[in-house]
Amino acid sequence: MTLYGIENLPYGVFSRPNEAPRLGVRLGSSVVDLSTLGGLLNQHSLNPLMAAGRAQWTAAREAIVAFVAAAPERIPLSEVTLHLPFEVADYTDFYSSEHHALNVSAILRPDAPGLPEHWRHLPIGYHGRSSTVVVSGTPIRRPSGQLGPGVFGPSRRLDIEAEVGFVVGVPGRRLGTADFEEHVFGLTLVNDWSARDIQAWEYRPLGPFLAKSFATSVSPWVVPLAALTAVDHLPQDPPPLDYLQPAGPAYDLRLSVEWNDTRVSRPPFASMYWTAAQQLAHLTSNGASVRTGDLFASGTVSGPRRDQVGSFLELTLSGAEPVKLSDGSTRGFLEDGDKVTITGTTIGAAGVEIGLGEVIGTILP
Ligand SMILES: O=C(O)/C=C/C(=O)CC(=O)CC(=O)O
Ligand SMILES: [Ca+2]
Ligand SMILES: [Mg+2]
Repeated sequence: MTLYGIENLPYGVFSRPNEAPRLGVRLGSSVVDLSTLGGLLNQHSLNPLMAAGRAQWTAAREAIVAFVAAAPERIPLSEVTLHLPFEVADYTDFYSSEHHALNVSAILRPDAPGLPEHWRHLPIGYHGRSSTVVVSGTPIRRPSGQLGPGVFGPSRRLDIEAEVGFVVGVPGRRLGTADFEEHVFGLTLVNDWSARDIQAWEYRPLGPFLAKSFATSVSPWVVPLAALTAVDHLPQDPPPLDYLQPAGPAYDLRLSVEWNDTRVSRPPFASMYWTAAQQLAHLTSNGASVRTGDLFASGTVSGPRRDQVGSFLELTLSGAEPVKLSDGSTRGFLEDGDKVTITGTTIGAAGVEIGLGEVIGTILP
């Protein structure tokens, strides 16, 4: 059974040789061209549709389902180039996995492990660099930077972070958690590449800067919220302030991380502490605006078990316990030529398993 049947239909932007990019939906291992549907679907990016709001999203999806049911031409994915599906406006990255926060703290701050005092009071985040968000398949050049006092050179501790990104459609400010489904169009898988040696030296007290700004990869597919099923969120203690309540939908997304051809982890999104609705409410709570194309990522998705973590820092305990790949080689951090593939599935709104796309990157020296 396909993960990309008519129940799913994630949106992407594709082109054939010598043709302009256009909108499509994924069907199996093909893409269906939406341009003949006209209007908001005859575009070179998702932004106009995303800006149009939920009534238009629903109408577009109904039109697409009817179109796909009539057996339109299917263009094999092998014949197209996939592009960034939307123009990325601002990019924010949260830190909402308690397991990740505890693991990273123990590794980077063994003198002061544990959650920061404010962690359960607000969804911690930082603003990233939208101009270096790239589509899956774009090679990732190993970053250089300061690695310590007097040392500048290529990162030796290049890592991944498996995350889920939420894409804003309708602009707004001071949004409540209940506004989430009116403003957020859908989700996409994210790899927040991270240079741990640059990070460890630079990050105090302002947080990640050049350690993560060189590249962030996203899946070419945006899964509309309409394709997903909401589940209950985890209990939150202490009770969040009013502006972070009700928590809003959680999603039981099951991620998978492959290092070259070896699956090394299955991060469970249901284990995230803060919901995307709370992240959006917090992000706009001071009067800051969000606009069409804003991307806010969940933070690294790590579950309680070692085979559920979303970074190699955690998987290998910062290289101290290398992981063995299927070709017999071992790894602590990424080597040149390594390829990382993040995929995901969930039980969708129609009650069947659907795919969440994939985000792939290969490391160049
Ligand atoms: O705990 C730290 O100092 C740093 C943590 C991260 O690097 C994580 C970050 O980018 C946010 C996240 O993905 O959860
Ligand atoms: Ca991150
Ligand atoms: Mg990044």
